[in-house]
Amino acid sequence: MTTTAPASPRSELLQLSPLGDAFHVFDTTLRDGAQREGITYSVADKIAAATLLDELGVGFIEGGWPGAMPKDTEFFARAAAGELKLGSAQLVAFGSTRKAGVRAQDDLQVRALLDSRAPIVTLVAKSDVRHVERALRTTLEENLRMVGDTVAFLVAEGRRVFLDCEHFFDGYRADRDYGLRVAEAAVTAGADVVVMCDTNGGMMPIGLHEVVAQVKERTGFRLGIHCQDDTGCAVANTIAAVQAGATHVQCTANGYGERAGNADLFAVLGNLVVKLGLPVLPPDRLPEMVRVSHALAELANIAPDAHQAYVGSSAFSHKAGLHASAIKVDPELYNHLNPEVVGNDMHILITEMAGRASVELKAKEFGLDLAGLPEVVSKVVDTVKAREAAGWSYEAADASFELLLRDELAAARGEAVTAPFTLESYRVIVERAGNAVQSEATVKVHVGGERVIRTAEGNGPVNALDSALRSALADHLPALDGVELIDYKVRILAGHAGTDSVTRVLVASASTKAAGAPEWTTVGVHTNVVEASWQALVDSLVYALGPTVQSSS
Ligand SMILES: CC(=O)SCCNC(=O)CCNC(=O)[C@H](O)C(C)(C)COP(=O)(O)OP(=O)(O)OC[C@H]1O[C@@H](n2cnc3c(N)ncnc32)[C@H](O)[C@@H]1OP(=O)(O)O
Ligand SMILES: CC(=O)C(=O)O
Repeated sequence: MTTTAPASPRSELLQLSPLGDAFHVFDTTLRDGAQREGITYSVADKIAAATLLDELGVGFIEGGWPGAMPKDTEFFARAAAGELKLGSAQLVAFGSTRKAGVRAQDDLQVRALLDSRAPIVTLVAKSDVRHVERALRTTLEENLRMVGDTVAFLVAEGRRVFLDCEHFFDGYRADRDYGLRVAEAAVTAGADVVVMCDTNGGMMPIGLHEVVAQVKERTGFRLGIHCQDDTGCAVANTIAAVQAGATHVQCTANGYGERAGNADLFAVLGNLVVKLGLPVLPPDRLPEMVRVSHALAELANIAPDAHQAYVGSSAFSHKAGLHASAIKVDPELYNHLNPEVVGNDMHILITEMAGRASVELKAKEFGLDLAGLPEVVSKVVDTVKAREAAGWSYEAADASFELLLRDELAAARGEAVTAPFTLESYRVIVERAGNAVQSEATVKVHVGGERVIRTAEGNGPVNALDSALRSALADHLPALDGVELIDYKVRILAGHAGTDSVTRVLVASASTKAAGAPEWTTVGVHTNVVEASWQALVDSLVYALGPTVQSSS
Protein backbone atom coordinates (compact mmCIF):
# COMPACT_ATOMS: atom_id res chain seq x y z
CA MET A 1 0.00 0.00 0.00
CA THR A 2 1.25 3.49 -0.83
CA THR A 3 2.06 5.53 2.22
CA THR A 4 3.62 8.60 0.71
CA ALA A 5 1.41 11.30 -0.72
CA PRO A 6 2.12 12.54 -4.24
CA ALA A 7 4.07 15.78 -4.40
CA SER A 8 2.03 18.94 -4.49
CA PRO A 9 2.71 22.65 -4.83
CA ARG A 10 3.13 23.42 -1.09
CA SER A 11 3.28 27.18 -1.65
CA GLU A 12 -0.37 27.12 -2.68
CA LEU A 13 -1.42 25.28 0.42
CA LEU A 14 -1.46 28.28 2.66
CA GLN A 15 -4.44 29.63 0.77
CA LEU A 16 -7.60 29.54 2.80
CA SER A 17 -11.11 29.14 1.56
CA PRO A 18 -12.49 32.60 0.70
CA LEU A 19 -15.12 32.00 3.38
CA GLY A 20 -12.41 31.51 6.02
CA ASP A 21 -13.82 30.50 9.40
CA ALA A 22 -17.33 31.47 8.33
CA PHE A 23 -17.78 28.02 6.81
CA HIS A 24 -16.11 24.82 8.01
CA VAL A 25 -15.32 21.86 5.77
CA PHE A 26 -14.58 19.28 8.44
CA ASP A 27 -13.22 15.94 7.29
CA THR A 28 -13.59 12.86 9.49
CA THR A 29 -12.18 10.24 7.11
CA LEU A 30 -9.53 9.29 9.65
CA ARG A 31 -12.01 8.95 12.53
CA ASP A 32 -15.52 8.06 11.34
CA GLY A 33 -14.21 6.89 7.95
CA ALA A 34 -11.95 4.44 9.77
CA GLN A 35 -15.08 2.96 11.40
CA ARG A 36 -15.99 1.41 8.03
CA GLU A 37 -15.79 -2.37 8.01
CA GLY A 38 -12.60 -3.38 6.20
CA ILE A 39 -10.56 -0.22 6.74
CA THR A 40 -7.47 -0.31 8.94
CA TYR A 41 -5.17 2.66 8.52
CA SER A 42 -1.59 2.48 9.68
CA VAL A 43 -0.16 5.63 11.24
CA ALA A 44 1.78 6.24 8.03
CA ASP A 45 -1.47 5.88 6.04
CA LYS A 46 -3.08 8.47 8.27
CA ILE A 47 -0.24 10.91 7.79
CA ALA A 48 -0.40 10.44 4.01
CA ALA A 49 -4.20 10.79 4.00
CA ALA A 50 -4.13 13.94 6.12
CA THR A 51 -1.59 15.43 3.71
CA LEU A 52 -3.88 14.72 0.77
CA LEU A 53 -6.90 16.23 2.53
CA ASP A 54 -4.85 19.31 3.31
CA GLU A 55 -3.85 19.57 -0.33
CA LEU A 56 -7.52 19.49 -1.25
CA GLY A 57 -8.09 22.41 1.09
CA VAL A 58 -10.43 21.10 3.78
CA GLY A 59 -10.37 23.28 6.89
CA PHE A 60 -10.34 20.58 9.57
CA ILE A 61 -8.99 17.05 9.69
CA GLU A 62 -10.26 14.83 12.49
CA GLY A 63 -7.35 12.47 12.92
CA GLY A 64 -8.81 9.93 15.34
CA TRP A 65 -9.48 9.30 19.01
CA PRO A 66 -6.26 9.64 21.02
CA GLY A 67 -6.36 7.58 24.17
CA ALA A 68 -8.85 5.11 22.73
CA MET A 69 -6.47 3.40 20.32
CA PRO A 70 -2.66 3.29 20.53
CA LYS A 71 -2.38 3.96 16.80
CA ASP A 72 -4.42 7.15 17.08
CA THR A 73 -2.37 8.28 20.08
CA GLU A 74 0.78 7.65 18.04
CA PHE A 75 -0.65 9.49 15.04
CA PHE A 76 -1.17 12.67 17.08
CA ALA A 77 2.25 12.30 18.71
CA ARG A 78 3.97 11.97 15.35
CA ALA A 79 1.92 14.82 13.90
CA ALA A 80 2.92 17.05 16.84
CA ALA A 81 6.55 16.01 16.40
CA GLY A 82 6.48 17.52 12.91
CA GLU A 83 5.90 14.43 10.79
CA LEU A 84 2.64 15.87 9.50
CA LYS A 85 3.06 19.22 7.82
CA LEU A 86 -0.28 20.84 7.14
CA GLY A 87 -0.65 23.91 4.97
CA SER A 88 -4.01 25.38 5.86
CA ALA A 89 -5.96 22.57 7.54
CA GLN A 90 -6.11 22.23 11.31
CA LEU A 91 -5.84 18.94 13.12
CA VAL A 92 -8.72 17.85 15.34
CA ALA A 93 -8.76 15.21 18.08
CA PHE A 94 -12.00 13.35 18.79
CA GLY A 95 -13.17 12.06 22.15
CA SER A 96 -16.15 11.84 24.45
CA THR A 97 -17.29 13.95 27.36
CA ARG A 98 -15.99 12.96 30.78
CA LYS A 99 -17.42 9.93 32.51
CA ALA A 100 -20.30 10.36 34.90
CA GLY A 101 -19.12 11.15 38.42
CA VAL A 102 -15.52 11.87 37.39
CA ARG A 103 -13.95 15.35 37.20
CA ALA A 104 -12.95 16.32 33.67
CA GLN A 105 -9.36 16.92 34.74
CA ASP A 106 -9.23 13.42 36.24
CA ASP A 107 -10.74 11.63 33.28
CA LEU A 108 -7.98 9.77 31.44
CA GLN A 109 -9.75 9.98 28.08
CA VAL A 110 -10.13 13.73 28.42
CA ARG A 111 -6.48 14.01 29.45
CA ALA A 112 -5.49 12.08 26.34
CA LEU A 113 -7.22 14.72 24.23
CA LEU A 114 -5.02 17.40 25.79
CA ASP A 115 -1.94 15.24 25.48
CA SER A 116 -2.60 14.86 21.75
CA ARG A 117 -1.68 18.56 21.42
CA ALA A 118 -4.32 18.97 18.74
CA PRO A 119 -5.48 22.60 18.75
CA ILE A 120 -9.11 21.57 18.28
CA VAL A 121 -11.19 18.90 20.01
CA THR A 122 -14.50 17.45 18.91
CA LEU A 123 -16.40 16.03 21.86
CA VAL A 124 -19.16 13.52 21.32
CA ALA A 125 -22.06 13.97 23.72
CA LYS A 126 -25.39 12.31 24.31
CA SER A 127 -28.26 14.62 23.35
CA ASP A 128 -31.15 12.13 23.29
CA VAL A 129 -32.77 11.42 26.67
CA ARG A 130 -33.11 7.76 25.84
CA HIS A 131 -29.38 7.45 25.20
CA VAL A 132 -28.53 9.31 28.40
CA GLU A 133 -30.78 7.11 30.48
CA ARG A 134 -30.30 3.76 28.79
CA ALA A 135 -26.84 3.81 27.17
CA LEU A 136 -24.97 6.20 29.45
CA ARG A 137 -27.04 5.11 32.45
CA THR A 138 -26.82 8.47 34.18
CA THR A 139 -29.19 11.33 34.94
CA LEU A 140 -30.15 14.00 32.47
CA GLU A 141 -28.65 16.67 34.76
CA GLU A 142 -25.33 14.82 35.16
CA ASN A 143 -25.05 14.50 31.38
CA LEU A 144 -25.46 18.29 31.08
CA ARG A 145 -22.68 18.73 33.63
CA MET A 146 -20.49 16.22 31.77
CA VAL A 147 -20.85 18.35 28.63
CA GLY A 148 -20.34 21.69 30.33
CA ASP A 149 -17.42 20.58 32.50
CA THR A 150 -15.53 18.89 29.71
CA VAL A 151 -15.93 21.78 27.29
CA ALA A 152 -14.97 24.33 29.95
CA PHE A 153 -11.90 22.33 30.95
CA LEU A 154 -10.64 22.01 27.38
CA VAL A 155 -11.37 25.64 26.55
CA ALA A 156 -9.50 26.73 29.70
CA GLU A 157 -6.59 24.65 28.42
CA GLY A 158 -6.61 26.67 25.21
CA ARG A 159 -8.47 24.28 22.93
CA ARG A 160 -11.17 25.19 20.48
CA VAL A 161 -14.10 22.80 21.02
CA PHE A 162 -16.82 21.53 18.70
CA LEU A 163 -19.62 19.42 20.18
CA ASP A 164 -20.97 16.42 18.26
CA CYS A 165 -24.53 15.85 19.53
CA GLU A 166 -25.10 12.15 18.93
CA HIS A 167 -28.63 11.14 17.83
CA PHE A 168 -29.64 14.78 17.84
CA PHE A 169 -32.56 14.36 15.44
CA ASP A 170 -34.13 11.32 17.12
CA GLY A 171 -33.60 13.07 20.45
CA TYR A 172 -35.29 16.20 19.16
CA ARG A 173 -38.31 14.14 18.19
CA ALA A 174 -38.44 12.47 21.62
CA ASP A 175 -37.74 15.56 23.77
CA ARG A 176 -36.68 18.61 21.81
CA ASP A 177 -35.88 20.77 24.81
CA TYR A 178 -33.31 18.36 26.16
CA GLY A 179 -31.20 18.43 22.97
CA LEU A 180 -31.26 22.21 23.10
CA ARG A 181 -30.18 22.18 26.75
CA VAL A 182 -27.19 20.01 25.81
CA ALA A 183 -26.29 22.50 23.07
CA GLU A 184 -26.68 25.38 25.47
CA ALA A 185 -24.49 23.72 28.11
CA ALA A 186 -21.74 23.35 25.53
CA VAL A 187 -21.97 26.87 24.11
CA THR A 188 -22.18 28.44 27.56
CA ALA A 189 -18.99 26.57 28.48
CA GLY A 190 -17.24 27.90 25.38
CA ALA A 191 -17.91 25.45 22.53
CA ASP A 192 -17.81 27.06 19.08
CA VAL A 193 -20.03 24.76 17.06
CA VAL A 194 -22.95 22.51 17.94
CA VAL A 195 -22.89 19.65 15.45
CA MET A 196 -26.24 17.98 14.93
CA CYS A 197 -25.59 14.32 14.22
CA ASP A 198 -27.94 12.01 12.35
CA THR A 199 -26.15 9.13 14.01
CA ASN A 200 -28.33 6.27 12.79
CA GLY A 201 -28.72 7.90 9.36
CA GLY A 202 -32.51 7.69 9.41
CA MET A 203 -33.43 11.26 8.49
CA MET A 204 -35.00 12.50 5.26
CA PRO A 205 -33.90 15.85 3.78
CA ILE A 206 -37.10 17.85 4.30
CA GLY A 207 -37.55 16.75 7.92
CA LEU A 208 -33.90 17.41 8.66
CA HIS A 209 -34.06 20.86 7.05
CA GLU A 210 -37.02 21.71 9.26
CA VAL A 211 -35.22 20.72 12.47
CA VAL A 212 -32.01 22.57 11.59
CA ALA A 213 -33.98 25.71 10.70
CA GLN A 214 -35.93 25.52 13.99
CA VAL A 215 -32.81 25.00 16.10
CA LYS A 216 -31.06 27.84 14.32
CA GLU A 217 -33.99 30.13 15.00
CA ARG A 218 -34.42 29.07 18.62
CA THR A 219 -30.76 29.19 19.63
CA GLY A 220 -28.82 31.34 17.17
CA PHE A 221 -25.88 28.97 17.80
CA ARG A 222 -23.36 28.13 15.15
CA LEU A 223 -24.60 24.78 13.84
CA GLY A 224 -22.82 21.92 12.15
CA ILE A 225 -24.12 18.78 10.49
CA HIS A 226 -22.90 15.17 10.55
CA CYS A 227 -24.93 12.69 8.50
CA GLN A 228 -24.66 8.92 8.25
CA ASP A 229 -25.87 7.35 5.02
CA ASP A 230 -28.19 4.58 6.20
CA THR A 231 -31.03 5.81 3.99
CA GLY A 232 -28.77 6.94 1.16
CA CYS A 233 -29.59 10.56 2.06
CA ALA A 234 -26.38 11.67 3.78
CA VAL A 235 -25.26 14.04 1.04
CA ALA A 236 -28.79 15.40 0.48
CA ASN A 237 -29.25 15.82 4.24
CA THR A 238 -25.93 17.66 4.54
CA ILE A 239 -26.88 20.05 1.77
CA ALA A 240 -30.35 20.53 3.27
CA ALA A 241 -28.74 21.41 6.61
CA VAL A 242 -26.53 24.03 4.94
CA GLN A 243 -29.58 25.49 3.23
CA ALA A 244 -31.24 25.66 6.64
CA GLY A 245 -28.32 27.54 8.19
CA ALA A 246 -25.57 25.05 9.15
CA THR A 247 -22.09 26.46 8.48
CA HIS A 248 -19.99 23.42 9.40
CA VAL A 249 -20.21 20.16 7.42
CA GLN A 250 -18.67 16.88 8.57
CA CYS A 251 -17.92 14.44 5.76
CA THR A 252 -15.64 11.56 4.86
CA ALA A 253 -13.71 10.90 1.67
CA ASN A 254 -15.69 8.67 -0.69
CA GLY A 255 -18.37 8.36 2.01
CA TYR A 256 -16.37 5.85 4.06
CA GLY A 257 -17.80 5.34 7.54
CA GLU A 258 -19.64 3.17 10.00
CA ARG A 259 -22.31 0.84 8.46
CA ALA A 260 -23.53 2.43 5.19
CA GLY A 261 -21.04 5.26 5.55
CA ASN A 262 -21.13 9.03 5.87
CA ALA A 263 -21.80 12.00 3.62
CA ASP A 264 -19.25 11.81 0.81
CA LEU A 265 -16.85 14.73 1.03
CA PHE A 266 -16.48 15.00 -2.75
CA ALA A 267 -20.19 15.07 -3.50
CA VAL A 268 -20.75 17.60 -0.71
CA LEU A 269 -17.91 19.82 -1.95
CA GLY A 270 -19.06 19.59 -5.57
CA ASN A 271 -22.59 20.52 -4.54
CA LEU A 272 -21.57 23.35 -2.25
CA VAL A 273 -19.09 24.95 -4.62
CA VAL A 274 -20.63 24.27 -8.01
CA LYS A 275 -24.33 24.11 -7.26
CA LEU A 276 -24.73 26.47 -4.31
CA GLY A 277 -21.90 28.80 -5.29
CA LEU A 278 -20.29 28.66 -1.84
CA PRO A 279 -16.50 29.03 -2.19
CA VAL A 280 -15.74 26.63 0.66
CA LEU A 281 -12.37 25.54 -0.76
CA PRO A 282 -9.34 27.66 -1.60
CA PRO A 283 -9.38 28.79 -5.25
CA ASP A 284 -8.42 26.14 -7.81
CA ARG A 285 -8.67 23.20 -5.42
CA LEU A 286 -11.79 21.62 -6.94
CA PRO A 287 -9.86 20.02 -9.86
CA GLU A 288 -7.87 18.10 -7.24
CA MET A 289 -10.96 16.12 -6.24
CA VAL A 290 -10.47 13.11 -8.54
CA ARG A 291 -6.79 12.74 -7.68
CA VAL A 292 -7.38 13.04 -3.94
CA SER A 293 -10.40 10.73 -3.98
CA HIS A 294 -8.49 7.99 -5.79
CA ALA A 295 -5.36 8.40 -3.68
CA LEU A 296 -7.46 8.10 -0.51
CA ALA A 297 -9.15 5.00 -1.90
CA GLU A 298 -5.70 3.53 -2.43
CA LEU A 299 -4.74 4.29 1.17
CA ALA A 300 -7.98 2.69 2.38
CA ASN A 301 -7.24 -0.29 0.14
CA ILE A 302 -10.67 -0.01 -1.46
CA ALA A 303 -11.18 0.05 -5.22
CA PRO A 304 -12.50 3.46 -6.27
CA ASP A 305 -16.21 3.48 -7.08
CA ALA A 306 -16.39 4.14 -10.82
CA HIS A 307 -19.93 5.46 -10.44
CA GLN A 308 -19.29 7.87 -7.56
CA ALA A 309 -20.76 11.33 -8.14
CA TYR A 310 -18.29 13.92 -9.46
CA VAL A 311 -15.12 11.82 -9.03
CA GLY A 312 -15.95 8.34 -10.37
CA SER A 313 -14.28 7.37 -13.63
CA SER A 314 -17.76 6.78 -15.09
CA ALA A 315 -19.29 9.93 -13.63
CA PHE A 316 -19.11 11.58 -17.06
CA SER A 317 -19.25 8.47 -19.30
CA HIS A 318 -22.00 8.36 -21.90
CA LYS A 319 -23.20 5.08 -23.33
CA ALA A 320 -26.54 5.84 -24.98
CA GLY A 321 -26.46 6.93 -28.61
CA LEU A 322 -29.09 9.61 -27.98
CA HIS A 323 -26.89 11.17 -25.32
CA ALA A 324 -23.90 11.17 -27.65
CA SER A 325 -25.89 12.80 -30.45
CA ALA A 326 -26.74 15.74 -28.18
CA ILE A 327 -23.21 15.86 -26.73
CA LYS A 328 -21.88 16.16 -30.27
CA VAL A 329 -23.78 19.44 -30.48
CA ASP A 330 -22.79 20.60 -27.01
CA PRO A 331 -21.42 18.52 -24.10
CA GLU A 332 -23.39 20.68 -21.67
CA LEU A 333 -26.59 19.16 -22.98
CA TYR A 334 -25.90 15.93 -21.09
CA ASN A 335 -23.25 16.88 -18.49
CA HIS A 336 -24.36 18.67 -15.33
CA LEU A 337 -20.99 20.42 -15.33
CA ASN A 338 -17.72 20.50 -17.24
CA PRO A 339 -15.89 17.43 -15.82
CA GLU A 340 -12.59 19.33 -15.83
CA VAL A 341 -13.95 21.54 -13.05
CA VAL A 342 -13.57 18.60 -10.66
CA GLY A 343 -10.55 17.05 -12.38
CA ASN A 344 -12.56 14.43 -14.26
CA ASP A 345 -12.92 13.56 -17.98
CA MET A 346 -15.82 12.79 -20.25
CA HIS A 347 -15.84 9.41 -22.01
CA ILE A 348 -17.94 8.13 -24.85
CA LEU A 349 -18.60 4.40 -24.60
CA ILE A 350 -18.96 2.25 -27.68
CA THR A 351 -21.47 -0.56 -27.19
CA GLU A 352 -24.59 -1.93 -28.83
CA MET A 353 -26.29 1.25 -27.59
CA ALA A 354 -24.01 3.44 -29.70
CA GLY A 355 -25.26 5.43 -32.63
CA ARG A 356 -23.45 7.33 -35.34
CA ALA A 357 -22.71 10.27 -33.06
CA SER A 358 -21.10 7.95 -30.49
CA VAL A 359 -18.76 6.58 -33.15
CA GLU A 360 -17.86 10.03 -34.45
CA LEU A 361 -17.11 11.32 -30.95
CA LYS A 362 -15.09 8.25 -30.04
CA ALA A 363 -13.12 8.56 -33.27
CA LYS A 364 -12.27 12.13 -32.28
CA GLU A 365 -10.81 10.79 -29.01
CA PHE A 366 -8.47 8.72 -31.23
CA GLY A 367 -7.65 11.75 -33.39
CA LEU A 368 -9.72 10.47 -36.34
CA ASP A 369 -12.13 12.78 -38.12
CA LEU A 370 -15.06 10.87 -39.61
CA ALA A 371 -16.96 13.96 -40.75
CA GLY A 372 -17.91 13.46 -44.39
CA LEU A 373 -17.67 9.68 -44.12
CA PRO A 374 -21.22 8.72 -43.16
CA GLU A 375 -20.99 5.27 -44.77
CA VAL A 376 -17.91 4.38 -42.66
CA VAL A 377 -19.69 5.55 -39.52
CA SER A 378 -22.82 3.55 -40.35
CA LYS A 379 -20.80 0.45 -41.15
CA VAL A 380 -18.93 0.68 -37.84
CA VAL A 381 -22.20 1.16 -35.93
CA ASP A 382 -23.68 -1.90 -37.65
CA THR A 383 -20.55 -3.98 -37.04
CA VAL A 384 -20.47 -3.06 -33.37
CA LYS A 385 -24.16 -3.89 -32.90
CA ALA A 386 -23.77 -7.25 -34.67
CA ARG A 387 -20.62 -8.15 -32.77
CA GLU A 388 -22.02 -7.12 -29.40
CA ALA A 389 -25.04 -9.33 -30.11
CA ALA A 390 -22.54 -12.16 -30.63
CA GLY A 391 -20.80 -11.50 -27.33
CA TRP A 392 -18.17 -8.83 -28.07
CA SER A 393 -17.91 -5.89 -25.72
CA TYR A 394 -16.10 -2.78 -26.84
CA GLU A 395 -16.83 -0.49 -23.89
CA ALA A 396 -13.91 -1.96 -21.94
CA ALA A 397 -11.81 -2.59 -25.04
CA ASP A 398 -11.12 0.77 -26.64
CA ALA A 399 -8.02 -0.57 -28.40
CA SER A 400 -9.94 -3.26 -30.28
CA PHE A 401 -12.52 -0.67 -31.26
CA GLU A 402 -9.81 1.68 -32.52
CA LEU A 403 -8.39 -1.13 -34.67
CA LEU A 404 -11.85 -1.87 -36.07
CA LEU A 405 -12.33 1.80 -36.86
CA ARG A 406 -8.95 2.16 -38.53
CA ASP A 407 -9.56 -0.95 -40.66
CA GLU A 408 -12.91 0.38 -41.84
CA LEU A 409 -11.39 3.76 -42.55
CA ALA A 410 -8.52 2.25 -44.52
CA ALA A 411 -10.93 0.09 -46.52
CA ALA A 412 -13.14 3.11 -47.31
CA ARG A 413 -10.10 5.05 -48.49
CA GLY A 414 -8.96 2.12 -50.59
CA GLU A 415 -5.68 1.85 -48.68
CA ALA A 416 -3.81 -1.43 -48.77
CA VAL A 417 -4.01 -3.25 -45.47
CA THR A 418 -0.61 -4.50 -44.45
CA ALA A 419 -0.80 -6.85 -41.52
CA PRO A 420 2.39 -6.79 -39.43
CA PHE A 421 2.26 -10.58 -39.20
CA THR A 422 -0.06 -13.37 -40.25
CA LEU A 423 -0.82 -16.62 -38.55
CA GLU A 424 -0.25 -19.93 -40.24
CA SER A 425 -1.26 -22.01 -37.24
CA TYR A 426 -0.97 -22.41 -33.51
CA ARG A 427 -1.17 -25.46 -31.28
CA VAL A 428 -1.53 -25.59 -27.52
CA ILE A 429 -0.92 -28.61 -25.33
CA VAL A 430 -1.89 -28.95 -21.69
CA GLU A 431 -0.10 -31.81 -20.00
CA ARG A 432 -0.44 -33.22 -16.53
CA ALA A 433 2.66 -35.05 -15.35
CA GLY A 434 2.37 -36.27 -11.79
CA ASN A 435 0.94 -33.34 -9.86
CA ALA A 436 2.32 -30.71 -12.25
CA VAL A 437 0.13 -29.22 -14.97
CA GLN A 438 2.14 -27.61 -17.75
CA SER A 439 1.24 -25.85 -20.96
CA GLU A 440 3.18 -25.64 -24.17
CA ALA A 441 2.32 -23.64 -27.30
CA THR A 442 3.75 -23.63 -30.81
CA VAL A 443 2.99 -20.80 -33.21
CA LYS A 444 3.81 -20.57 -36.91
CA VAL A 445 3.65 -17.01 -38.21
CA HIS A 446 4.79 -15.07 -41.25
CA VAL A 447 6.54 -11.85 -40.35
CA GLY A 448 9.00 -9.62 -42.19
CA GLY A 449 8.96 -11.99 -45.16
CA GLU A 450 9.94 -14.99 -43.07
CA ARG A 451 8.13 -18.03 -41.75
CA VAL A 452 8.89 -18.26 -38.03
CA ILE A 453 8.10 -21.20 -35.77
CA ARG A 454 8.42 -20.87 -32.01
CA THR A 455 7.50 -23.03 -29.05
CA ALA A 456 7.17 -21.81 -25.46
CA GLU A 457 6.04 -23.15 -22.12
CA GLY A 458 3.76 -21.31 -19.74
CA ASN A 459 1.87 -21.65 -16.50
CA GLY A 460 -1.32 -21.86 -18.56
CA PRO A 461 -2.24 -22.22 -22.24
CA VAL A 462 -2.68 -18.48 -22.81
CA ASN A 463 0.59 -17.64 -21.11
CA ALA A 464 2.36 -20.23 -23.31
CA LEU A 465 0.68 -18.89 -26.44
CA ASP A 466 1.56 -15.30 -25.54
CA SER A 467 5.21 -16.24 -24.94
CA ALA A 468 5.49 -18.22 -28.17
CA LEU A 469 3.94 -15.42 -30.23
CA ARG A 470 6.16 -12.71 -28.73
CA SER A 471 9.22 -14.86 -29.25
CA ALA A 472 8.26 -15.41 -32.91
CA LEU A 473 7.82 -11.67 -33.49
CA ALA A 474 10.69 -10.32 -31.39
CA ASP A 475 13.38 -10.13 -34.11
CA HIS A 476 11.17 -8.48 -36.69
CA LEU A 477 9.04 -6.24 -34.52
CA PRO A 478 11.35 -4.79 -31.83
CA ALA A 479 8.69 -2.18 -30.98
CA LEU A 480 6.96 -4.96 -29.03
CA ASP A 481 9.81 -5.06 -26.54
CA GLY A 482 8.38 -3.92 -23.18
CA VAL A 483 4.76 -4.70 -24.07
CA GLU A 484 3.34 -6.78 -21.25
CA LEU A 485 0.07 -8.50 -20.55
CA ILE A 486 -1.07 -7.01 -17.23
CA ASP A 487 -4.57 -8.41 -16.82
CA TYR A 488 -6.64 -11.19 -18.32
CA LYS A 489 -10.37 -11.61 -17.77
CA VAL A 490 -12.58 -14.41 -19.03
CA ARG A 491 -16.35 -14.35 -19.07
CA ILE A 492 -18.57 -17.21 -20.19
CA LEU A 493 -21.60 -15.80 -21.98
CA ALA A 494 -25.11 -17.15 -22.20
CA GLY A 495 -24.04 -20.74 -22.02
CA HIS A 496 -26.68 -23.28 -21.22
CA ALA A 497 -24.69 -26.21 -22.41
CA GLY A 498 -21.34 -25.75 -20.70
CA THR A 499 -18.76 -26.21 -23.43
CA ASP A 500 -21.06 -24.71 -26.08
CA SER A 501 -20.95 -21.33 -24.34
CA VAL A 502 -19.36 -18.31 -25.97
CA THR A 503 -16.27 -17.04 -24.18
CA ARG A 504 -15.27 -13.40 -24.05
CA VAL A 505 -11.68 -12.56 -23.16
CA LEU A 506 -10.42 -9.10 -22.23
CA VAL A 507 -6.68 -8.59 -22.24
CA ALA A 508 -5.14 -5.50 -20.64
CA SER A 509 -1.63 -4.65 -21.81
CA ALA A 510 0.93 -2.01 -20.97
CA SER A 511 3.98 -0.67 -22.69
CA THR A 512 6.42 -0.57 -19.80
CA LYS A 513 9.18 1.09 -21.83
CA ALA A 514 7.05 3.86 -23.36
CA ALA A 515 6.67 7.25 -21.69
CA GLY A 516 3.83 7.21 -19.18
CA ALA A 517 3.56 3.38 -19.45
CA PRO A 518 0.33 3.52 -21.48
CA GLU A 519 -2.25 0.76 -20.98
CA TRP A 520 -4.91 -0.53 -23.35
CA THR A 521 -7.49 -3.30 -23.48
CA THR A 522 -8.50 -5.62 -26.28
CA VAL A 523 -11.24 -8.19 -26.69
CA GLY A 524 -11.70 -11.59 -28.29
CA VAL A 525 -14.80 -13.77 -28.55
CA HIS A 526 -15.10 -17.42 -29.52
CA THR A 527 -16.62 -20.66 -28.38
CA ASN A 528 -13.04 -21.75 -27.63
CA VAL A 529 -11.30 -19.86 -24.83
CA VAL A 530 -7.86 -20.25 -26.44
CA GLU A 531 -9.05 -18.76 -29.74
CA ALA A 532 -10.82 -15.91 -27.91
CA SER A 533 -7.56 -15.27 -26.05
CA TRP A 534 -5.55 -15.41 -29.29
CA GLN A 535 -7.79 -12.76 -30.87
CA ALA A 536 -7.38 -10.45 -27.88
CA LEU A 537 -3.61 -11.04 -27.78
CA VAL A 538 -3.20 -10.31 -31.48
CA ASP A 539 -5.24 -7.10 -31.19
CA SER A 540 -3.09 -6.08 -28.25
CA LEU A 541 0.18 -6.50 -30.17
CA VAL A 542 -1.14 -4.89 -33.36
CA TYR A 543 -2.40 -1.96 -31.32
CA ALA A 544 1.01 -1.66 -29.66
CA LEU A 545 2.67 -1.34 -33.06
CA GLY A 546 0.73 1.87 -33.68
CA PRO A 547 -1.63 3.24 -36.29
CA THR A 548 0.64 2.73 -39.28
CA VAL A 549 -0.12 -0.97 -39.39
CA GLN A 550 -3.42 -2.72 -39.79
CA SER A 551 -5.04 -5.70 -38.17
CA SER A 552 -3.60 -9.14 -38.51
CA SER A 553 -5.51 -12.26 -39.32
C1 LIG B 1 -21.35 7.84 17.08
C2 LIG B 1 -19.92 7.51 17.01
O1 LIG B 1 -19.52 6.90 16.07
S1 LIG B 1 -18.91 8.07 18.23
C3 LIG B 1 -17.35 7.31 17.91
C4 LIG B 1 -17.32 5.91 18.37
N1 LIG B 1 -16.00 5.36 18.17
C5 LIG B 1 -15.53 4.35 18.87
O2 LIG B 1 -16.21 3.83 19.74
C6 LIG B 1 -14.17 3.86 18.51
C7 LIG B 1 -13.20 3.87 19.68
N2 LIG B 1 -13.73 3.30 20.89
C8 LIG B 1 -12.97 2.59 21.77
O3 LIG B 1 -11.80 2.34 21.55
C9 LIG B 1 -13.63 2.16 23.04
O4 LIG B 1 -15.01 2.01 22.88
C10 LIG B 1 -13.34 3.21 24.17
C11 LIG B 1 -11.84 3.21 24.48
C12 LIG B 1 -13.74 4.61 23.76
C13 LIG B 1 -14.12 2.88 25.42
O5 LIG B 1 -13.86 1.54 25.73
P1 LIG B 1 -14.40 0.91 27.12
O6 LIG B 1 -13.94 1.78 28.24
O7 LIG B 1 -13.97 -0.50 27.11
O8 LIG B 1 -15.98 1.09 27.09
P2 LIG B 1 -17.04 0.52 26.07
O9 LIG B 1 -16.58 0.74 24.68
O10 LIG B 1 -17.48 -0.84 26.42
O11 LIG B 1 -18.26 1.50 26.38
C14 LIG B 1 -18.20 2.90 26.16
C15 LIG B 1 -18.33 3.63 27.47
O12 LIG B 1 -18.36 5.03 27.20
C16 LIG B 1 -19.59 5.59 27.72
N3 LIG B 1 -19.97 6.67 26.85
C17 LIG B 1 -20.59 6.58 25.67
N4 LIG B 1 -20.79 7.81 25.20
C18 LIG B 1 -20.29 8.67 26.09
C19 LIG B 1 -20.22 10.08 26.17
N5 LIG B 1 -20.68 10.83 25.20
N6 LIG B 1 -19.64 10.64 27.26
C20 LIG B 1 -19.13 9.87 28.22
N7 LIG B 1 -19.16 8.53 28.20
C21 LIG B 1 -19.75 7.96 27.16
C22 LIG B 1 -20.54 4.42 27.72
O13 LIG B 1 -21.62 4.64 28.61
C23 LIG B 1 -19.63 3.30 28.20
O14 LIG B 1 -19.43 3.51 29.60
P3 LIG B 1 -19.22 2.26 30.62
O15 LIG B 1 -17.90 1.67 30.25
O16 LIG B 1 -19.20 2.93 31.92
O17 LIG B 1 -20.36 1.34 30.37
C1 LIG C 1 -20.37 11.59 16.13
C2 LIG C 1 -20.79 10.61 15.15
O1 LIG C 1 -19.98 10.03 14.47
C3 LIG C 1 -22.20 10.36 14.98
O2 LIG C 1 -23.00 10.82 15.78
O3 LIG C 1 -22.55 9.68 14.00
